Amino acid sequence: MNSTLDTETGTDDAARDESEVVFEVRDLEVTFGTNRGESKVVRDVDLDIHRNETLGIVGESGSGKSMLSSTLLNAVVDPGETSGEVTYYPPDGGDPISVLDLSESELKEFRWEEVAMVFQGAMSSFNPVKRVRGHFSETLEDHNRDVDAGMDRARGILEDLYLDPDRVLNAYPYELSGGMKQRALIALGLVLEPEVLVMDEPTAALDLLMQRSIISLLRDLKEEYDLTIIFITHDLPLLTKLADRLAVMYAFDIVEVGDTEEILYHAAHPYTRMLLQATPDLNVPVEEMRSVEGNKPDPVIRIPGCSYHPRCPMADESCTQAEPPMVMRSPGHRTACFYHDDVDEAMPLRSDGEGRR
Ligand SMILES: Nc1ncnc2c1ncn2[C@@H]1O[C@H](COP(=O)(O)OP(=O)(O)OP(=O)(O)O)[C@@H](O)[C@H]1O
Repeated sequence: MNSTLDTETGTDDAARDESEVVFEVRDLEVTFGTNRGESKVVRDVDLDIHRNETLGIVGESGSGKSMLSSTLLNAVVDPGETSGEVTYYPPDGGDPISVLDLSESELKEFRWEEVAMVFQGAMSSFNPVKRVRGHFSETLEDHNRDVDAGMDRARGILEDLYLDPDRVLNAYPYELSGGMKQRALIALGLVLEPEVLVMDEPTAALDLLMQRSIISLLRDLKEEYDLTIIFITHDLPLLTKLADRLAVMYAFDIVEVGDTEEILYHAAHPYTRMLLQATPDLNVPVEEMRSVEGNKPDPVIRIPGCSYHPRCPMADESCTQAEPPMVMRSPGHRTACFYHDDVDEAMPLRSDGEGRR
């Protein structure tokens, strides 16, 4: 744990003690061997995730968000290789856990009881021939929990999610609408009372109204169950309604991190500004967003210097030669751009803030 400002990694959690950090990620990399060469899909990521926050991880498709989030559960798919450190700090001062060193049996416990994950496409996460009740009871049994007490808790969570517990528990997955299934899956994720909920595009398949309603339910759930939520999406407008902090990913690394308001009004990385400009009104549906121009990065090709320079309107010679380090813009706000001091002039954000938040 850093006790002073860490200029090497650029983390800024000097003011926080261990009780306020849930995950500490250092020098994290995920690599796949491919027939084109080594594919680095997470590159040298450093990140602290704070207890009881909602952290939004945003970036275009293929930027490494899912890979990063799966390292938090040591769940990168084979044959991916994960290196670096992912340290989990249990509540109440329990011993830190080095997630990448857990055995299979330790991981099984860790994944449901400490950290639960809700993936996109709830449809494929349920066994179609098993009633919803069976999914809950099996999860409780697998983890040696009292099934009656657990089912009572499940009913309470389903009610908190505005679902009729008996109807949902007795249903087969195909009998529920997409929004109901997604909420049932969130309830299943919470039934073992985890500390952290990792949600990877959990609302992607839902209509706008249902997305918004799930976001508002998540805000309530977070308070009621003292959760830390990590929410992954390429839908920046949606994220601004939910996240306390944002981490912006570009080319398999985090290029900017800070409080949501700070990022919305004072984004310091040109890529974040491009994302915000591609979203002129954060109240419009994501389908109406313009996409960021230029080719997406290829994880097999290491671009020299700043990986954003081929698409960056501010890039000059120096950006092609050295990789910009993460630097502190203001307390809690870090960015990796040589020209973060010039970004206001070069790429002004709309000053009225209209449409934001
Ligand atoms: N099983 C795999 N083997 C090798 N490379 C993979 C595998 N799965 C994903 N990748 C690559 O890893 C990179 C990061 O993918 P990842 O799914 O983490 O991106 P993402 O930002 O979550 O995208 P999306 O928003 O589309 O889910 C991409 O280049 C992708 O092609």
